Amino acid sequence: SYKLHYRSTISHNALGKPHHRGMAVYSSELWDEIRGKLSMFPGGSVNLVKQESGIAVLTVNNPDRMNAFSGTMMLELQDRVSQLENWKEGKGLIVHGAGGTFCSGSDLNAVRAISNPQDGMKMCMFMQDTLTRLLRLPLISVALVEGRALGGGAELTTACDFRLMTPSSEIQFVHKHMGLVPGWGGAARLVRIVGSQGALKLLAAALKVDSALAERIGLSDGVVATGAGTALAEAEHWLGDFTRGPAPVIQAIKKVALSGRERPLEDALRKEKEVFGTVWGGSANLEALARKSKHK
Ligand SMILES: CC[C@H](C(=O)O)C(=O)SCCNC(=O)CCNC(=O)[C@H](O)C(C)(C)COP(=O)(O)OP(=O)(O)OC[C@H]1O[C@@H](n2cnc3c(N)ncnc32)[C@H](O)[C@@H]1OP(=O)(O)O
Repeated sequence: SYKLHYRSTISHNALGKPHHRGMAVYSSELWDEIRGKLSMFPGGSVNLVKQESGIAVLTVNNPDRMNAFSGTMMLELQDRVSQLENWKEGKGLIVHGAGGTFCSGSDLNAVRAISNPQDGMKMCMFMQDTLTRLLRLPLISVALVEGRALGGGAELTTACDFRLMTPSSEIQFVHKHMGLVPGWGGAARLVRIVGSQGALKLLAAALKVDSALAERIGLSDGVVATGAGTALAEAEHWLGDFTRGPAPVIQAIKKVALSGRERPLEDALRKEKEVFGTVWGGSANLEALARKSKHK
């Protein structure tokens, strides 16, 4: 059955606890069938520009449908994440939507066509896997929310390390109104961002979260000005404070923060030691020692 297949794809350690296979959650052997299904629902695109600054811009581009995710966009997102996993010079990532709005979740036309439980489960696992890999990239990521982030779009914002909003933008987990709960990993990540009480309130009331409320509860990390190109430029400037420095050091910082967020303490300490070993005595470290740096 589908459920048995699902269980057999998660590997377990000697204590029977699940552990991660690389950066993915599920085995990629699962994807052939769902990729075929998703390819039947075309429209829009997911564009990636890797800049020399080490900051990449990922654009969810389907403005005629408020940047809803068609089937082919889900496939493209997975491909873009794979490209970013292999970007050695990368340090930061901005995820935003085309045409002044963020993303209105799944394309409801595709959703209607795959509303049976089997397809729904497969789409859920596919997007959980892709968004988990997005969050686990060794890049410091920020979702720039202009306009609306609804349903799966709200979930996408939680797959970034940070969120920036404009004064009029809104994030809303509308799933309850759709008779659903988040299925792209958004509930699990939201709890880690705003706590379980906060997440319960946002999900159970399907609250429209404006930029002021989002900042108060820790969902947003700042507000940028609206305007064609302005918000993106401000987001790049904001992210630049965190990505200044050599790529190996920035990537190492993301890796230790990520393992602290995701792993039990002893496991995270071991990971920190491993990552520490990659920068200790490295060129940035030796140059800093030679400079006799003072941190006044
Ligand atoms: C796990 C994730 C979850 C799932 O997959 O189960 C989901 O994400 S479910 C999807 C949740 N999202 C929605 O339900 C969005 C519904 N749409 C709206 O609420 C509004 O369209 C809104 C607020 C996004 C924008 O409203 P506004 O008045 O500014 O514009 P329009 O309504 O005229 O929208 C323009 C145009 O876009 C189409 N549209 C918007 N969102 C979607 C969508 N998610 N899927 C397909 N199409 C979408 C809308 O129908 C309009 O097209 P038109 O041909 O003019 O009717």
